[in-house]
Amino acid sequence: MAADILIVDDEADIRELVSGILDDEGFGTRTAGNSDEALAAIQARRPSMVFLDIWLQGSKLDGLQVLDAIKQEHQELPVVMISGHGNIETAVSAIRRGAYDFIEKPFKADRLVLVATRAIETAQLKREVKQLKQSNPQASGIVGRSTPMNQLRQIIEKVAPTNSRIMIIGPSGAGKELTARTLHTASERAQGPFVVINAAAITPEHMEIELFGVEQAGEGRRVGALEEAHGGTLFIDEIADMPRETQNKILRVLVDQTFQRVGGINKVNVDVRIVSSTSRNLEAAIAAGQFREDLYHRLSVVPIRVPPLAERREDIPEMVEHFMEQISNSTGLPRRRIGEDAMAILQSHDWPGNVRQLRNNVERLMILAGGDADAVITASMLPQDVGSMVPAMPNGNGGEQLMGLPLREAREVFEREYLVAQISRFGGNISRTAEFVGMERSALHRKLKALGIG
Ligand SMILES: Nc1ncnc2c1ncn2[C@@H]1O[C@H](COP(=O)(O)OP(=O)(O)OP(=O)(O)O)[C@@H](O)[C@H]1O
Repeated sequence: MAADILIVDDEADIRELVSGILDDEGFGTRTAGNSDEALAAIQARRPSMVFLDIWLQGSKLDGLQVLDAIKQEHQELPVVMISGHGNIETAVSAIRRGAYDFIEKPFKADRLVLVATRAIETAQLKREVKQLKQSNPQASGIVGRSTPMNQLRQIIEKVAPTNSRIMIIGPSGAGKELTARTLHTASERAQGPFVVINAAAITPEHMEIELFGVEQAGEGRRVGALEEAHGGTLFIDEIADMPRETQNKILRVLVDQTFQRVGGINKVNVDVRIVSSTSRNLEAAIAAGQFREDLYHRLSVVPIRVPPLAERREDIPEMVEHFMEQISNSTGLPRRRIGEDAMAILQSHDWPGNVRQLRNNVERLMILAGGDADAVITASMLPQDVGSMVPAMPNGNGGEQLMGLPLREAREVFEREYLVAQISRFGGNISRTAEFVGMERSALHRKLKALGIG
């Protein structure tokens, strides 16, 4: 994505010179000849950075006043002052008022390009640091070598560069946001912002302000998520919860890539890739009249499914290792070794809260395990709800039903659950299951047949 640079100078020659140099370097440019035009251009769409003449002769506001107006609304927008010889002091005071840097006329093309590149890079780094602070520190990559995870990585690789809209479908905590982030990072928009808006967490009354921003007398102006995401990706989490009214407006944005801020009259032009997600069945929401079918088709050009953790249990040991390392790095807690019995239980649990729940449990284990850091974590140290209760069923359910059966039947129920869980844990591989449970492969086959499995 080309950056969008606004050049503000009263001298047409300078405007042309600066934009010509920057255009040649692949930047996108817009120009303004006075303060009104400059503020209108920023108002039309927030640029990536601004080159601003200090004097700005014949304008309502001089350069420093324009700088103040910009900084009031767009704290993070880098502004580089263009200063004439002899007003270096003013340029220095501009830096104190929030300008990123200044260039002195006459300037060399190299210096101009260098300053622009640095200003944009710095703004991008600031944004990334902010995002890292906001987001989970673990959003660094998709872990897992199971078939579903390999397929997920393949599809991400394929669709990331295409710019098409993606709908990510999967239960809560399964990794939908991580998938969206990975998509963004692998796309040509990776240098642009990745903005998240959660439709389930915002009240319907606030939804439009969050999405489109606002410009109302009294309320001031605020940039919304769509504008924030210009040149990058907007991830709309739990899209099914978006109010009907907002759905209509989003549809219009998708059709003509422009929108109006709440209370505003001007059109804002944006270039944003929208990735949305849902944990609900959108077809049912459409059938119930809660979700617009035409919007669904526009948003879901490529649907991607992120399966529940229970469908990829063989990834659990690698995930546990990964989370332990992350948690250890961020908290200083020592990494622990998980015994085979504890891992078996972790792998056979159903994990209704998916990867997030697994991670939380790893963290809890590391905090509560106590004792000797070299001691192995055993099944009895697992939290009760993960199935350390005896006699528990390998699928994580309580063992109450076993208690109501005579031994022979209870053993059968247990064997069935145990073997189903072990087979699933080894990704359906009977040889590995047989080896682990300590049976001959043929004996295991006979046993499975007798129990009616497979
Ligand atoms: N395959 C994976 N490898 C490593 N970490 C993962 C993986 N999947 C999910 N996670 C981690 O699990 C947590 C939950 O994932 P994420 O927030 O992406 O889920 P989600 O589906 O968007 O959840 P929700 O629907 O509740 O918003 C995050 O900390 C994420 O980094």
